[in-house]
Amino acid sequence: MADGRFEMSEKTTAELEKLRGLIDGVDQELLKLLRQRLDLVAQVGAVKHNAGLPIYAPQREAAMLAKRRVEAESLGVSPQLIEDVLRRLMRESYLNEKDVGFKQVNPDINKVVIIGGRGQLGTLFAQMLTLSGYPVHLLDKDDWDNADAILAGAGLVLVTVPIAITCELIRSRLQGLPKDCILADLTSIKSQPLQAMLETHCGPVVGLHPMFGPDVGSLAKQVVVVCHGRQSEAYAWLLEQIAIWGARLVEADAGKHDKAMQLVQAMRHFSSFVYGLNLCREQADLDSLLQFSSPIYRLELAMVGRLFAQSPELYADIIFAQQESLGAISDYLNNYAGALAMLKAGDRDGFVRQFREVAEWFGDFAPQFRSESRSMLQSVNDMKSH
Ligand SMILES: C=C(O[C@@H]1C=C(C(=O)O)C=C[C@H]1O)C(=O)O
Repeated sequence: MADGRFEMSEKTTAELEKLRGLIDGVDQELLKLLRQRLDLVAQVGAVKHNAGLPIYAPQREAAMLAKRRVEAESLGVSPQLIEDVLRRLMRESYLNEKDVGFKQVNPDINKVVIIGGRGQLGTLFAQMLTLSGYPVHLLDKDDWDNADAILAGAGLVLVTVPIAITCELIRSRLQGLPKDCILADLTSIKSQPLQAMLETHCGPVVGLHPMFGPDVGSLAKQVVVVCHGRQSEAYAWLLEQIAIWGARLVEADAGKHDKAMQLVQAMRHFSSFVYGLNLCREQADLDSLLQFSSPIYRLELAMVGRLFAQSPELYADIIFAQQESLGAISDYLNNYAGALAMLKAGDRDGFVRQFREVAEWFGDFAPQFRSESRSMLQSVNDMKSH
């Protein structure tokens, strides 16, 4: 009998079959235990839901992981193994949480209107708010004839339309909102939309930037940036609601946030775009690149490739959002050109010197990123089927 390309004796085959039978038995036991664990977590979920608590309990997780790691060591199991397994299981708990819904922090809100509610992020927020018991109404491109009726009596208006039209839409369409209505936006830049909201509406105003795409299965551990506008006590419930969904709120000054986005979004996405453009122009054979890929290259290709599975308009909006991003992108080009000149000049020592300089600047982050990426790379490798 052959196992793949290897020939085996009958004795080996028999021994393997016996052991594999035992392993199958253990895996089936594991499966039953997983079922049991999922059921218990679902019960915890129900208790928390009734008590209005978020399912995601970081302290309990940290304490549990620490204990299991110690127990693993004493059993001769690698602590990282049990941590990986438990983290994966906990992710499953967050996903299942949607089935029970979430506590409604403010039951007095009679109407939430999501402008751009049929877009991807709008759909996600509509879903989360609906799961939390809020009456959600959508106001999309084709609904403006009914806008007055839809907006009447709204307690929260959430703007999530393309960046390029956000400010103009706020200024031209949202003048007559009820005084106590909260006006919030989800745009990925914050200064201008916040200013437009403050100028147009005299009630509570807050700028939000969810730092994730619409394809996240759950908001647990995701980050939402909060830029305060006006009357923060009036929208405190909304922030609490988002925290109950599991997200971490990070308060930021709008200008500082926008500056960070020039690097985090505009420059980053633009260089991914150019990376893809270059592969395309070079007519790279992606199949064989993948065949030859190391895990980090595969991860990088995934990061770049996933861009092109999404909407060009969305990325154009993000990249073109701020005039100032041109500075960050031009600096990148200059640094690239400088490094290329060094390469052309054969200045190996110069390269090593600069490498050290950058490493020093990264400081403790460099080893932190190395160990974070190690487990990501291992998962990437696990995903391969051959
Ligand atoms: C099950 C709980 O809820 C969540 C899920 C956990 C898990 O799957 O072990 C642990 C902590 C919480 O994030 C709990 O609080 O015990």
